[in-house]
Amino acid sequence: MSYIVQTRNLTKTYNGQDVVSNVSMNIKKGEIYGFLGSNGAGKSTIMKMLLNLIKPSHGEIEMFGEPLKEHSFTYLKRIGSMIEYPIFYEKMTAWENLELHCAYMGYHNKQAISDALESVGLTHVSHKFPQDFSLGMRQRLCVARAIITKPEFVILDEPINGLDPEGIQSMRRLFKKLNKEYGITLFISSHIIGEIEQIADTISMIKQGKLIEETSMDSLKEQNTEYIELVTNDPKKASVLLHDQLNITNFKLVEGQAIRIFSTDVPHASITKALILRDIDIHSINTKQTTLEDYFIRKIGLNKIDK
Ligand SMILES: Nc1ncnc2c1ncn2[C@@H]1O[C@H](COP(=O)(O)OP(=O)(O)OP(=O)(O)O)[C@@H](O)[C@H]1O
Repeated sequence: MSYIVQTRNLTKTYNGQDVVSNVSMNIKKGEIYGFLGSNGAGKSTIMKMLLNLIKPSHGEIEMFGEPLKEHSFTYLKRIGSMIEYPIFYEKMTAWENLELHCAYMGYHNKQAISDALESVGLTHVSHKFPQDFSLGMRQRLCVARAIITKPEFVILDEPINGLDPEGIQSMRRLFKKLNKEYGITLFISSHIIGEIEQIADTISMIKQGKLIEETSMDSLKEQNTEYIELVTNDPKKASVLLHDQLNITNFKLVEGQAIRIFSTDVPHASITKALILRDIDIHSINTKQTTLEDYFIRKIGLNKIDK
């Protein structure tokens, strides 16, 4: 397995407090890695450490298989990034900002400027100044700058902030295209579950500076099971009956109230009939599904927004 990024026990301490604490993460070459966490969880701090903008307090970082040192900078040519607020030369046009970026990067390709502007939907305003752009337009220009040189690795911190629903859709399409057609590895942070869920191959979650999960999207999806939820006046008696009379074994009692039965092929009618015959009152019986959103909310208390 080839990795673009590996960190080991990465820690950043400010004023005696760990804002990033012992984070060990692994970003594989060729994947879209989604990085979920609430505001202030430590996402930007980690991204800045990967870009050598700030120094870790402890721990190690490997970028492209090489240990990152205080004076490592050449690897930055292989990366496009957008961290926190988009900053531009406000008195230069959008086109000129991108042209200047290409010059810095030693990338001389005028066609790439038109292509990048087109891919983020800013061709019609290429002659305008960023100071006259909305937040969403600035975000788009910033993404254009991050991808213009078709780097091997792109780091995007909350890239859909300020975008309208249409902008969000087209950004998602762009990320998938960059990944599939150009083989670019993407590291995208967000506090919006839906944004990550739809595009990530691997997902990790950070809470108060600690990485609490790093797993493939496929294995997460497998955990989203259907179940029958049964609420009665006597859950204990109902449990015994399910087990002894209906031979159902894969169920559990949730919060002492509801019973979750993890075999949805049992007809509701046979459950209700058996319970009624034993004088158990049924308050409700429904087939439900756990979603990724439920899972994340349970894990880190994320907001339910923008599916
Ligand atoms: N230079 C600094 N000095 C002191 N504390 C800092 C500094 N930079 C960040 N922090 C603190 O570190 C914590 C993590 O901040 P960070 O910006 O990494 O979070 P985040 O997950 O990116 O949040 P957001 O989604 O709001 O951008 C926050 O509590 C923040 O106040």
